Amino acid sequence: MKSITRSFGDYQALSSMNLSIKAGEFVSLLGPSGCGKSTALNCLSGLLPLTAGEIWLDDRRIDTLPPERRGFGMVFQNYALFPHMSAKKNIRFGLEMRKVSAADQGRRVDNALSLVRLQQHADKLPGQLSGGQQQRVAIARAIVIEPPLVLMDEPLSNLDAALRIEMREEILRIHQTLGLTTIYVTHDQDEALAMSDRIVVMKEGVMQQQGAPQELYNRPINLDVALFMGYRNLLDVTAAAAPRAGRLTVSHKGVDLDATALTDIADGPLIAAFKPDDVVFSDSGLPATVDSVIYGGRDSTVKLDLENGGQIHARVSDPVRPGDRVHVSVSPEHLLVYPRPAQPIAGL
Ligand SMILES: Nc1ncnc2c1ncn2[C@@H]1O[C@H](COP(=O)(O)OP(=O)(O)OP(=O)(O)O)[C@@H](O)[C@H]1O
Repeated sequence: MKSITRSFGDYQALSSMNLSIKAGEFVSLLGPSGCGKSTALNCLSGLLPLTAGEIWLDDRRIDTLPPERRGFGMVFQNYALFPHMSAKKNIRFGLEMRKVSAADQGRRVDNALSLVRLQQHADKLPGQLSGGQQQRVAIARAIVIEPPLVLMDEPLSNLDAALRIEMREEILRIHQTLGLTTIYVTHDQDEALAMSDRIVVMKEGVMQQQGAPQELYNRPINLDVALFMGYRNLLDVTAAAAPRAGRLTVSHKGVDLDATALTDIADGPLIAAFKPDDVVFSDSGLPATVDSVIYGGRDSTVKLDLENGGQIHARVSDPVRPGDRVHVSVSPEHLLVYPRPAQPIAGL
């Protein structure tokens, strides 16, 4: 994707996106509702023409081709199956359109049905299948054409929580078995972290950061990406001088905290962000009182009132109860400092 842009009237839903994807990669586009993920996917598939930019597949420019000539497999949130055709016929349809020989059609449909484990249900209509089974038909239909690229737009969001987790594994298994190249749109950070070789985080039509899941999770480049990655604890802090990238000491209401800036930061108000997972109870650190405890089996999510103002969340295995007084600390590499945005932020 070379500087691809898509506008609706004056509104830029996708701004100058540059991205290269290698064969065999599983790449997620991640971001909140309205950030332009589906727009990017629809531009790739050819359902939406570009306002500017180019799309290339290997050495062939494809943004000028209609969707059927790009030949990508698509899987949508609502399955988009033909309701009057059996599972088998839905899967076969793309092969008939491509004039694949009858013998090959039979073999490829049978392979696809067995890959999504639906052989027993081949003759059922979509209405006779569960949501998860319908999505398997949609996946089989997308892969049976042996596409150079599979595009998936929130394929699991209509399924219940347990089935979503199961289908994540199924999709990855199929991706790996067939050596597919997959672009996967989701607003679910856990899903993106669990499935992807690479995650692209978007906001308001602009790509914010791309990288391996560990990179985005541990080193979010700006506060928007950090918030999206679950850095829900925010503290107003100050620094003696404009922070340079690296370790630094910041002050929160008179208490010094060792922290990390991932980039150089200009002078001005700052925020320190950290994940509930990174909070530890210790002998020193910020004094706090336990407000509430939500038991979660291996660990608990604890809401804490900081003694000098503000509330934070911790995920800990320590046995604490509401009213307990504790000290909390966060190791410097997990306490990340960013410029404070001008607009108000929830949680501060
Ligand atoms: N046909 C259209 N006409 C006008 N605006 C549109 C159109 N399609 C999308 N938009 C706008 O473009 C922006 C990006 O939409 P898009 O569907 O790509 O978001 P998204 O990140 O996929 O969101 P969601 O997760 O809710 O599907 C939104 O503000 C949306 O209102």
